Amino acid sequence: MVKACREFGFFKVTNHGIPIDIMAKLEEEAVKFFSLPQVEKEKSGPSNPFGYGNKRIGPNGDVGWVEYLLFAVTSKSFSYTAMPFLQEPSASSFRSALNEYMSAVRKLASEVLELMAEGLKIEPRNVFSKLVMDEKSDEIFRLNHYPPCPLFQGLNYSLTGFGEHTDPQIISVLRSNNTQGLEIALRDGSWVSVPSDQESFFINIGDSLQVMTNGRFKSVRHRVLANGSKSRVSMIYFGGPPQTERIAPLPQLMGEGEQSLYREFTWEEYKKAAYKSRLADYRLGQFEK
Ligand SMILES: C=C1C[C@]23C[C@@]1(O)CC[C@H]2[C@@]12CC[C@H](O)[C@@](C)(C(=O)O1)[C@H]2[C@@H]3C(=O)O
Ligand SMILES: O=C(O)CCC(=O)C(=O)O
Ligand SMILES: [Fe+2]
Repeated sequence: MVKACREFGFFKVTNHGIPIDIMAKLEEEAVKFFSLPQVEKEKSGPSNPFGYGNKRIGPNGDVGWVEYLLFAVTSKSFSYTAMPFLQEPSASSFRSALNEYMSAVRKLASEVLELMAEGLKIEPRNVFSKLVMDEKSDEIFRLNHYPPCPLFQGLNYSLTGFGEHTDPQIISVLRSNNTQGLEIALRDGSWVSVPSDQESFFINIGDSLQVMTNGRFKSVRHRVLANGSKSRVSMIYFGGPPQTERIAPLPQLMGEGEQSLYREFTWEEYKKAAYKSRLADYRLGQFEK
């Protein structure tokens, strides 16, 4: 795992013990929502940043062939302020699918982060996981839908669904249906397509974990291509630390005389800077020494 985090910032988790039923239930609810008439979906939009978004990603002009629901999670509970339909009694099955999935995936993120600490031979074992498990941790959840692009129907073409970027948080846990499209960039800048696997989870190292490991772990650049034939549905958990948390290399990891590659900042500062940036920007650049 440590080797994958150093080399790619990305790996797949199998045999995780999370019943496929939990993923399937949430996928079913997501598909039901994205199949609603456009006017219905738009009652939960435009996303700012939370709620229903269509083609526009973030506040700075990025676009992609994607529609999505972006959820705020405060004190470990979903906030449905931006999504009136989810406050209705009729949405109870959607809400329980979200809660069940979120609890399972948060636990998985925490276990994976503990294995990373163990692999790096640092103590305490929960040095990373305690940040996402903290009552005040800053978590986000996202359901993405990449519909087949009608212009490309029957053709072997693809278009940008979600443009290249790194995730700003500590860790992201991604699960998709059986439609490919996710690509990751290798260290030499080449793009590799990730075969879809609806029973597994994919882990992305985020910018904050790159900083906490003083660049040992790499936050992975990734993107999604949409196509003309199959729709892709993905669900992503983004585990961030509490707003006030200082993001800096862990002293117990630093070698003798090793200097931090980054100047000091809090998660709140980094998030603010991220939301001022374009998707593809190298956001850590302005925090490098
Ligand atoms: C263009 C943007 C969308 C984004 C906020 C940002 O200004 C830059 C980071 C983007 C990203 C990527 C990972 C997650 O999908 C996300 C929710 C996040 O925290 O950072 C998105 C943001 C978004 O879609 O609002
Ligand atoms: O939808 C996907 O498969 C990945 C999307 C993504 O990278 C993101 O939402 O940050
Ligand atoms: Fe991402």
